[in-house]
Amino acid sequence: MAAEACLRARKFVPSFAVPFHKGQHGRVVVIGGSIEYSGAPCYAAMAALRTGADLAWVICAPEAAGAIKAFSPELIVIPGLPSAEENERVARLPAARRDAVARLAAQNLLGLVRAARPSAVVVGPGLGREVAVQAAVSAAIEMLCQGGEDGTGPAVVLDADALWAVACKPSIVRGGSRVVITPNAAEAARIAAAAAAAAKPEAAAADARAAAAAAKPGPAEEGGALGLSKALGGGVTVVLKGAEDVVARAPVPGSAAAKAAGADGADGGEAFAVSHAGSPRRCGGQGDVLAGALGALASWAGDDLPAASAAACAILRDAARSAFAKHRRATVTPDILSELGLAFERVLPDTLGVELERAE
Ligand SMILES: NC(=O)C1=CN([C@@H]2O[C@H](COP(=O)(O)OP(=O)(O)OC[C@H]3O[C@@H](n4cnc5c(N)ncnc54)[C@H](O)[C@@H]3O)[C@@H](O)[C@H]2O)[C@@H](O)CC1
Ligand SMILES: Nc1ncnc2c1ncn2[C@@H]1O[C@H](COP(=O)(O)OP(=O)(O)OP(=O)(O)O)[C@@H](O)[C@H]1O
Repeated sequence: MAAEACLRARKFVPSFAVPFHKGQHGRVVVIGGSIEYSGAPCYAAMAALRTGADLAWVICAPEAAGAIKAFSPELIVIPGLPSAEENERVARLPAARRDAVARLAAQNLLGLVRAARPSAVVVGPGLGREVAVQAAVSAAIEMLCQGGEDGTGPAVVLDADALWAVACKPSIVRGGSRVVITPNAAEAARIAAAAAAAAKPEAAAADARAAAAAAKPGPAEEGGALGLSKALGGGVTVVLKGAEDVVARAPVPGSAAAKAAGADGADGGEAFAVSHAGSPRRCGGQGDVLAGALGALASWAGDDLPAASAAACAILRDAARSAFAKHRRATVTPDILSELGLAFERVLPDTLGVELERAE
């Protein structure tokens, strides 16, 4: 099934045979980066570029902007998230006032996102869990997942600390048909527990947060990636990362896909494992590379986000394996970024569209 999904992905990868202008092969915005974590958004944005997107933005905390700009001149850096000072101020506000401030910050953030005219938005790498940042990003995710006024908004990839926002309020992704979440085992357990708590009659917002905080990786995500997509209301593509990555999308109840599946007596949806050989080394940042590569592929995929996810997982794993073969225990994430181009061609061959002269 993963192989079949990669075949689907080969069909939507844009070719270099046809003339195009800067931006047409993808404009990816990464929302993340804080004083603690400046590497994660760089890895995600560089992965989007190395996968073939033309332009990449990082919208980050003001304190992280200098470090992110210094990482690479390729990145367009906008210090558009709440500052440390703003986080301290908002943390002291009463809850109702905090919500109003969050809505304003989310509108501001979405203004910056829209100005980039993105094909995909990757939210979460290095974002952190400060109260003002989480409140603003949670509200922004909710608006992005609705797909914009005409329903033709960018693809949305939620990773790392954006998944904390989903665990605090699972309903923010409800109805999002062009949304992918990329949890590791711990993040999947939190979201599964929160979604189950939120589904109980008369559940309060705090119940989901408490269930998420208490969740441990293990039995909580036993329903697997398909169960998680279903628990989130269907439509959302889930990439459950691990020794093998599981990609799944449950149909939205009442949709044509759900009715067609129901007629066969099946629950419907799609679920498959990507077990392409990866690296035995688990250096931090591989999840960020996956999220960024997925941002580029999702830009081209239309509705077929399971195919984009399968291709992104296989490419990341292939690149990590190549980097490990060269650098062994010294492998770090920038080594994996350098391998993405050739890994792409091994996973999705014959997608360049132009003949290259062979180097002797
Ligand atoms: N250089 C950087 O700036 C980096 C920043 N990062 C950022 O760090 C922040 C926190 O990310 P974390 O991933 O630590 O999130 P969490 O704080 O939620 O930690 C996840 C935990 O789950 C554990 N885990 C993962 N897979 C597991 C499995 N199969 N079974 C059991 N436990 C498992 C991990 O060891 C980790 O301790 C994010 O903003 C992230 O983007 C990381 O991406 C790493 C690199
Ligand atoms: N045991 C493993 N063997 C091979 N590849 C793995 C293994 N675990 C994870 N991976 C690969 O690494 C990618 C990142 O998964 P990981 O669980 O490290 O995410 P993460 O914790 O979010 O990463 P990070 O915080 O470092 O960005 C996965 O998509 C998967 O392809």
